[in-house]
Amino acid sequence: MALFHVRMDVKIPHDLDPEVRAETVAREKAYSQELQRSGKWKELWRIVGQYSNISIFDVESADELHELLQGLPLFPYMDMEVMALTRHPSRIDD
Ligand SMILES: O=C(O)C[C@H]1C=CC(=O)O1
Repeated sequence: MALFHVRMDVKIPHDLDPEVRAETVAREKAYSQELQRSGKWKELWRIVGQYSNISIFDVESADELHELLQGLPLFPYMDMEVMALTRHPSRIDD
């Protein structure tokens, strides 16, 4: 198991065809909801006031995360920042 904190900033070009935009956003939603159901996309939060999200992924490896992120329909239109997480030694839960 490997946990990753990911920030995604969505930057869809203003001149993208509205139909392509709507279809891509719909595919993105379906893809993300499938990964949420699988347990791999554990958290998904909107950053207030921005077309950005903060996500937590629970995957086998950085390679798996890379594959999942590259598969996002909006991947060509996003900037991403990825941070690998490890357990804090002061945590009290198991
Ligand atoms: O809207 C976003 O933040 C981008 C992306 C993440 C999940 C989803 O459905 O779209």
